[in-house]
Amino acid sequence: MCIHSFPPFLTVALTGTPGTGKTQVSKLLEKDGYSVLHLTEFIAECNISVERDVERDCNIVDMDALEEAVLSFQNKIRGGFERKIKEHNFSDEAFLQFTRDPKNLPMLIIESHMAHCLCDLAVVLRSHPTVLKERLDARGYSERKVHENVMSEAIDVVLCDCYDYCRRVYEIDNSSLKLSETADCVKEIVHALYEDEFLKFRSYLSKNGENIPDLTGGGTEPPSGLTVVEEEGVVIYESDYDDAMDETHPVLIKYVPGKNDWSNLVD
Ligand SMILES: Nc1ncnc2c1ncn2[C@@H]1O[C@H](COP(=O)(O)OP(=O)(O)O)[C@@H](O)[C@H]1O
Repeated sequence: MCIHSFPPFLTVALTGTPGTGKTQVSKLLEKDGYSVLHLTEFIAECNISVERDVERDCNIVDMDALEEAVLSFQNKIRGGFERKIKEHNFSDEAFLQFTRDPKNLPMLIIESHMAHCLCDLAVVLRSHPTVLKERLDARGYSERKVHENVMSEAIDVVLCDCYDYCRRVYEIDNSSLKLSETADCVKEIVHALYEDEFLKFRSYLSKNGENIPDLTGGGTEPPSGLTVVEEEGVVIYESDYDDAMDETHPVLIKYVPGKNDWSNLVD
């Protein structure tokens, strides 16, 4: 169990069927200073147990061990941000301005086709099945593996999983975008998402009275009813805050380049 501090620290999944561009896009984000966790490398570094499914040509990971390791990594990154924020004496406006620099955005982006099992916010990369087939063929995957992934993209398997696991899901179809354009879409989303979560949380705190944290103290304890529990590595907003989030937010938001009006997400 952990107390959620204010300002919020967000963990966001960058997910999608293999071949939709998670690795390449996340490398561009990392180059710009965003905090990114590449789950495949992380699993190897942490020696998390992996069984090989030879028939389906894929790995089966010990999810309990993975969740524990991710949680501890996430807390380390979160601590770094909290220390950085405490060094300043921010107004809300100045703080949001500060977070527009990717290095200062209190967020960990987890890149993997199963990252959405570890997060409650997700950005899903999508590619048209024919585009995806070309990319996977070029990787030299077996016919069976290409078919399984292309079918799973066609019937929205990852998107449906996100819908089950996450409270907000953003979908980007990159079939006709360049890699850098896909990265730009993700950047636009994560900043809008952070500002919205910050303002939403702030407005909820203000409505609910006593003990309103300010930004100067860093991890000030939130008022009662605002604890956030982490169950099996998944961060869950408890009780009425969770309800308040659900009431006003659509769960699934399709990204349309240049067309989304993020301001209507905020009360
Ligand atoms: N708009 C795009 N967005 C993401 N990837 C793209 C795009 N256009 C082409 N690609 C290519 O698709 C491939 C995706 O591979 P990768 O990033 O490894 O996918 P994943 O990590 O999802 O398996 C890369 O070769 C990348 O250059």
